[in-house]
Amino acid sequence: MKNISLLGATGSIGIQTLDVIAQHPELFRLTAISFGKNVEKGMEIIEKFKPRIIAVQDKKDADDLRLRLGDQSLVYYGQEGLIEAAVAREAHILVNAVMGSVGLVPTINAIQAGKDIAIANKETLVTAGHIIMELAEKHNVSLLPVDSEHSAIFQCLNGENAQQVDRLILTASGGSFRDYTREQLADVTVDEALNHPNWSMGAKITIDSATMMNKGLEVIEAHWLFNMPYSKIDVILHKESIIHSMVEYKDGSTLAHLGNPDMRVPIQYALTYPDRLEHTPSKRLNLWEIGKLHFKKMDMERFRCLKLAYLAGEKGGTMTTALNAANEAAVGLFLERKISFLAIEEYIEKALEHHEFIEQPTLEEIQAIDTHTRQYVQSLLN
Ligand SMILES: NC(=O)C1=CN([C@@H]2O[C@H](COP(=O)(O)OP(=O)(O)OC[C@H]3O[C@@H](n4cnc5c(N)ncnc54)[C@H](OP(=O)(O)O)[C@@H]3O)[C@@H](O)[C@H]2O)C=CC1
Ligand SMILES: CC(=O)[C@@H](O)[C@H](O)COP(=O)(O)O
Ligand SMILES: [Mn+2]
Repeated sequence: MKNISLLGATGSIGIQTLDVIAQHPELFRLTAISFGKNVEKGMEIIEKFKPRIIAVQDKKDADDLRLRLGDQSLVYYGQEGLIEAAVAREAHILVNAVMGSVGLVPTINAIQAGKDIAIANKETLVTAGHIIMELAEKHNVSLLPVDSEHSAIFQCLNGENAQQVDRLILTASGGSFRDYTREQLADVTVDEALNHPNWSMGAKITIDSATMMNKGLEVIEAHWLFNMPYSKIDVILHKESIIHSMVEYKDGSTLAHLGNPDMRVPIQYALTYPDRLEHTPSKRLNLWEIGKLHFKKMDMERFRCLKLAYLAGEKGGTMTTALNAANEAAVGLFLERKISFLAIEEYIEKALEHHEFIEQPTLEEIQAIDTHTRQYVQSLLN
């Protein structure tokens, strides 16, 4: 039996993780969950899975839940709550599916408590990859990728030494505005941006996908997870999202991972690695049904957020912290309909110019820069 702590249980990855858990009750038990503000969905999960530990975002919701649940569960809130859920004593693995850099501190605590981490929460690696990778090595815990591209690369690498690899090739769908010119992007709406062609995901990552920042964050995530220099990480446009990513070896062989878009597959693999389990609900891939797969060279001027992410990644240090915080803040403003779609990249660019760089930041410095950058982006509104 594998005991699982799940951060972000009410979200897109969270719900799909619960589906995987529910399909294999003889193998998985949900021991702790966190969610933000969706108490109604949270209560459905609590009634079905009866986790011992529950963490919510706000104190008021925690007080209400304590009254409703009595002795059934321990209820916490805020960052302390996320940490309590992440380090639940009986948990073997933490699935981190929370959105944003709020996932950083609970991940650090879980690693220090010796928990393996199934990581969907890419912002944690983008904001503080050096801290996470060092700690994971020190505490001998596994970081198992959930993100579809990274799960694909992990499987194509199959334990091979990085020395054998010439290139990681991440595929990008192009997002909601794949075929738009930059001129056409000027007037796009939030609802249009939220309409991803291939994946049903949370709002923030769907916008990231439309700006191509998602791929930028994924390049940085790949740099940390697979210890690869940026010069060996490429992105190619592939509108069908059937090839999830590829690894090109030094002998010229390229290995690809294919499948219909279904996040339950990489989630399950992270939970069962190195074994594989039946996964019946997924539609199997029939290439003859699809007929053709398409590929296009990435255009860094059209998708400027990807260029910004490469530049930030190459610079390293707190540059990726600032990139991530500025992006979270700017996407938040776009979702609140306070800025235009193209202002997202404009605000990020300004925040990176304004940023005071630190090469080897401590956790405290990262947290300070995260807060300061968000404030700076807010101040651009006035
Ligand atoms: N969705 C996908 O297919 C994929 C997602 N990812 C990554 O996985 C992560 C989660 O994405 P996704 O599931 O789409 O996101 P969602 O927005 O669907 O879900 C986010 C979850 O985090 C909770 N949450 C958000 N903010 C806070 C906070 N401040 N404190 C506590 N809890 C919070 C939400 O709670 P509530 O809703 O209750 O407020 C929800 O449970 C992201 O890092 C994303 O990039 C990676 C690959 C694919
Ligand atoms: C499902 C998943 O892993 C997402 O990160 C997905 O990759 C988004 O697709 P694009 O960023 O390629 O549009
Ligand atoms: Mn992805």
